Amino acid sequence: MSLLELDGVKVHFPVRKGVLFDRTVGHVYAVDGISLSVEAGQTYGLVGESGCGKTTLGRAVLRLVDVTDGSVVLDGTDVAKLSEKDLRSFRRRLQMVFQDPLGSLNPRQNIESILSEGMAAHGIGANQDERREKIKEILAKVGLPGNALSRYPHEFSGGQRQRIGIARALVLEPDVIICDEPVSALDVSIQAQVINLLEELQESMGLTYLVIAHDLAVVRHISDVIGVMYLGSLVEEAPSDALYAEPMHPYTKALMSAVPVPDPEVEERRERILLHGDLPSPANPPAGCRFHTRCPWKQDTLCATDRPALTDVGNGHKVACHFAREIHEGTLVREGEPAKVTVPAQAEPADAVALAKAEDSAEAEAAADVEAPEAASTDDSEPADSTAAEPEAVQAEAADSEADESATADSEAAQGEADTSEPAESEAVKADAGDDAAPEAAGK
Ligand SMILES: Nc1ncnc2c1ncn2[C@@H]1O[C@H](COP(=O)(O)OP(=O)(O)OP(=O)(O)O)[C@@H](O)[C@H]1O
Repeated sequence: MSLLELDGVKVHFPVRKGVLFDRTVGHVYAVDGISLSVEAGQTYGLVGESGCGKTTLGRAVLRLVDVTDGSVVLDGTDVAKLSEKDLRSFRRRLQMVFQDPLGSLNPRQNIESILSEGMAAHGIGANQDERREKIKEILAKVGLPGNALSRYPHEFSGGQRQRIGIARALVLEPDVIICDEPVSALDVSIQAQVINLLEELQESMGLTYLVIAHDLAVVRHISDVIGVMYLGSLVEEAPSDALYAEPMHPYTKALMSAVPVPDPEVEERRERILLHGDLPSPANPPAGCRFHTRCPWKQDTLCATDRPALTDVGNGHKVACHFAREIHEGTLVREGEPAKVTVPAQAEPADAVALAKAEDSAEAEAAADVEAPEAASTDDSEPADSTAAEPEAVQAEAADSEADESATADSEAAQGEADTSEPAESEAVKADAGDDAAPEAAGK
């Protein structure tokens, strides 16, 4: 059994209207049936664009919002069924690192006070001296000096404040740490240091993480398994390497295609998949597959009517798409993609032109027999295909360029993510060599 198991978790927020009579007129389907497992000592990365329900899911795991349906089980205990009293002591086992480190730290408390508050509440350490020793130990682990104890949050840099946030979670010795966008509020150069720190702490302390991010590059570096979320549900889940090597869901493919590649030649050839339109409202999600309104592979059957289940297609790679296999095998052509022509491109137009001319000429037979016996012996569809292929390709190109313009907003958004994420990835490697947080802190 996994350490943390979510089964069919739904969080629906009621939409209320009326002044005198408060009535529910609908629901925001923020999380709509998510099942996932996080193994002890591993990291589950949850990615998706803003508004897809990532934070709500994290809050549901901590029972900071009520689950409408489904279960959250930590080490055999259903979190939703705990009484208020049991929940209080249970919360120690599930801790959260927040996106905004400054906003999550009380500016009036010094670091010792911030960190020891939770410890005292949960009965960790017999007295303040013991707690102080433990805090010093944890501060050293997160790369902050012992003298940080008497200082206040505003005296630290953004990266250091996030280290304090991590230390605050660690002093409570949790089973699972939920990191909600742990680096998105930090400078790109600092992001890698914090990700590396999380990784080092996991190795040395055997921690288990659920990392929530909108940025694929952030979770890639740290995750064992990645789940891709779209409009309240998972559309794809796979071991990290498999997901990056072979994304199978159209949404994941589109997200990946927006990530720039550092090699200029590969970057030149890189195929972009542009999504049209905005994320639909979670208060009024589309019927059938939630992604079908933006999917470049949308089909006339199933997509608009049947909601696809997350299905294992082998080796733990799960996809929620009716046509995942066909898309993967390339038998389904994407909207705007040139049709695949299997006949050699060079010979084809020449033969086709010769045959077209020959229609009105007595040379037709001779041309077919002598110059191109093979072309003449093939059926009529071949020249027809070949003449059609050219204009189709041109049209597709034109359509692509139009799409480039019309979907600028989409691509810009996706590229914006990628732009900030790509350096983070490369920095992640650099930052392995050393960490500047401690000197920064010491210097203050
Ligand atoms: N308390 C609430 N009442 C009503 N709707 C809510 C509430 N909390 C969140 N939502 C809605 O649920 C949807 C999912 O929100 P959530 O914050 O979980 O998304 P997210 O993927 O974490 O986005 P972001 O990265 O921008 O925080 C959004 O449409 C949001 O407006």
